[in-house]
Amino acid sequence: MDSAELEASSHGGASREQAPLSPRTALSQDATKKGRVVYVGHDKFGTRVPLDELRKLYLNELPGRVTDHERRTITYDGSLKKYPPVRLLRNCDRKRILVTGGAGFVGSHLVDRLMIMGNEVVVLDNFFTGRKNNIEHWLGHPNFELVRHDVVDPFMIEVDEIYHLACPASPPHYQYNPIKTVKTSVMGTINMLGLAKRTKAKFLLTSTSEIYGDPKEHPQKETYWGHVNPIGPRACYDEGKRVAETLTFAYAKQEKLDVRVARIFNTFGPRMNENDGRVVSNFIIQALRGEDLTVYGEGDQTRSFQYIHDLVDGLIQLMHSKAHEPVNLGNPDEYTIMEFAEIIRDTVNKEVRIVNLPSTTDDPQRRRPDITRAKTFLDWSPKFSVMQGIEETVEYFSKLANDL
Ligand SMILES: O=C(O)[C@H]1O[C@H](OP(=O)(O)OP(=O)(O)OC[C@H]2O[C@@H](n3ccc(=O)[nH]c3=O)[C@H](O)[C@@H]2O)[C@H](O)[C@@H](O)[C@@H]1O
Repeated sequence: MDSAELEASSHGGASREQAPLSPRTALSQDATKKGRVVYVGHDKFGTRVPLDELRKLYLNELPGRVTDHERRTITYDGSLKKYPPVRLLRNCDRKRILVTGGAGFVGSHLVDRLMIMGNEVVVLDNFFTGRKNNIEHWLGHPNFELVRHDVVDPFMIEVDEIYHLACPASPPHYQYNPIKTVKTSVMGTINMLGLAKRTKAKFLLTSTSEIYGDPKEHPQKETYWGHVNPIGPRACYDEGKRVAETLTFAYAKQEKLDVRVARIFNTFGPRMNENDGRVVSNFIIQALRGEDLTVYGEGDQTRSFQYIHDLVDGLIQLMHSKAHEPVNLGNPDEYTIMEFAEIIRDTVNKEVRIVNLPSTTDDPQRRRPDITRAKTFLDWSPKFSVMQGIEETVEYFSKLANDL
């Protein structure tokens, strides 16, 4: 890790997956606030940017926007825009990049970074779970275009790179309309691969750790084939993404497409939808509201949580890499859900109770990425400690608290 990326520290952020510490011990070290990340990105890819620059994009009120919480109105005074600075690139160096699902949680952070790098960015989103708010700071920028479009229908454009993210990702959202979820994964991916074929664009699919199902191998390596119930409530997403991977590699083989596949493990951060339903946002919002934290089942199932800026670094580095096989992107820091609930309670609101609700069907019992491949081929590993990520996310949701 580049020492300049961290404040003076005796231990390095999240690089402790091999350390024989219990999560509790490790967290109390995180809580000392040493080793905090102050820069993200990488000089090699032109993505290096001070964390504070990114924070302005989601923590500050936009100029020219006045929210009256009493009357529940929002007024735009017409002077919304002083755009964040973007890198000046020569025309021949500037890429035109398509981001499907670019108004969503992950997509919007990726868009921020691609814009700051100086690229032209086109966002496709049908706004099922994405929101214009997430990218409104770029609306009207000469390098930016937003198109309301559902990837289930074909789309024509000339682009150099495609980051294909579009798909609801939270279990309540993807289970809301399972047929549509399968269509989005399968037809959406066929359409975007077809576009990549016509334009000879590089193509990156965001797949998921859910393709490993309820894994029998732990931690999960990319070579593991998974353990998925093909007819369970999660199948629309798990199997949809498995077919999306199959399609991606079929196009690579048959049509010689230049493809990348990221298998993303549980990721959290600002701009998660407040009714997203996933565990990090649920617990933080419940704690801020003084409500019980809802643990599904006994809470002994585990997850490994990654902060959003680490994921975005990983996606951009993957696109620039020669890794033509799937690559896990996640933080190997593993917690039981009960431990995680206690962390959020202790950090946000010690008054709230933790309650157990019935467990959900086919909930994976253990999940932790093996990130050897990402380290080897991308020179990537997560820099953010879970605690720093939680603090930033709490700050974000606290600012939204009046609207929640
Ligand atoms: O990130 C991943 O690898 C994938 O996993 C997630 O699914 P899941 O891990 O089940 O994410 P959550 O809904 O956040 O649940 C995590 C754990 O917390 C539990 N949970 C969730 C919410 C809650 O209020 N309480 C609670 O105990 C769930 O039962 C589960 O065991 C999402 O489906 C995907 O976004 C993603 O592709």
